[in-house]
Amino acid sequence: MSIHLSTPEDYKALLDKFETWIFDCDGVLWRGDELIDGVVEVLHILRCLKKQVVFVTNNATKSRKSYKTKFDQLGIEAHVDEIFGSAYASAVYLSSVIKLPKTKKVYVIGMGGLEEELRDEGISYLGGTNPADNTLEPFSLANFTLDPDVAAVVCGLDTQINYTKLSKAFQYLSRNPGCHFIATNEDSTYPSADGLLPGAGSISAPLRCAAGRDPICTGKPSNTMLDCVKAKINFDAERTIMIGDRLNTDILFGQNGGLSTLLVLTGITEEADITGPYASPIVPDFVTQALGDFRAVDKVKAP
Ligand SMILES: C[C@H](OP(=O)(O)O)C(=O)O
Ligand SMILES: [Mg+2]
Repeated sequence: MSIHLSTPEDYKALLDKFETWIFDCDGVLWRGDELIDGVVEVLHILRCLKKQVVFVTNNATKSRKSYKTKFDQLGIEAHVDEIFGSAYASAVYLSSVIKLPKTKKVYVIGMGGLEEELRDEGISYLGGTNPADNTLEPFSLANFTLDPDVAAVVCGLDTQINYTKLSKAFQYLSRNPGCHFIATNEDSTYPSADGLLPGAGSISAPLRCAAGRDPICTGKPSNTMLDCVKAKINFDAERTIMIGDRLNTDILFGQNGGLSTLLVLTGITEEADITGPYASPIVPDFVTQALGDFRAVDKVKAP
């Protein structure tokens, strides 16, 4: 059963209990490019209390460096080595887990941030933002030549998705059974400033269907993402809390990693998803409406 935070003392108790605060981004800190109320103040409180702060996002459209720019533009203090995105997790998975040979390439369905993380890990790629792939011209298999060096297909959120990219990725997956199939994340939707839009999971779905197989997911809730964090940051799981807006990624990610979990209702999950007859089996430890609620600690009466 979740504990619904409500009094200033409730919020103060969590601040006292946890040393490391891992934040999801979309739906917790912002929706699209719109900052959520109270986020800057609460993160400032955590910084003043010398808490360890980490950001973990499934959004693969941006690299860690370009996320740093977004944090700066929104006035949120963040350092590149505190930011972990699923684009970074996918690049590390290819380089350090699969140990993709440098002679091999990746076919990318995704955007600039994913390409940047692959480049930073020394991984060659095709597709992605290449103009030849970003076309609405009919795809002709007769004019397509398979690149024999492509050993993996990586699929992330791609707002320029088209039939050519799906067809090329399908060729690599279907004509080479050994070709790795990696999804940066499987979020079915993501919360833009004006409402829900299809997420990365809805971009890889046609490939799953056509290729008849499921990808390895490197983003939340997979442990690959937490392994990337652990490789860079030391923290005590007992004193760490994961704050997210989606049950089947953020909260499950925290539970898989042995962390405490706090659900906020400013993104994907609604009250009806956690109470009543159709409540999800994924039950967060704590629930609050918004991260900004932690401003209530200012009202805690001195002992
Ligand atoms: C929703 C997700 O981002 P996150 O909530 O993990 O920051 C995504 O953009 O697919
Ligand atoms: Mg989110």
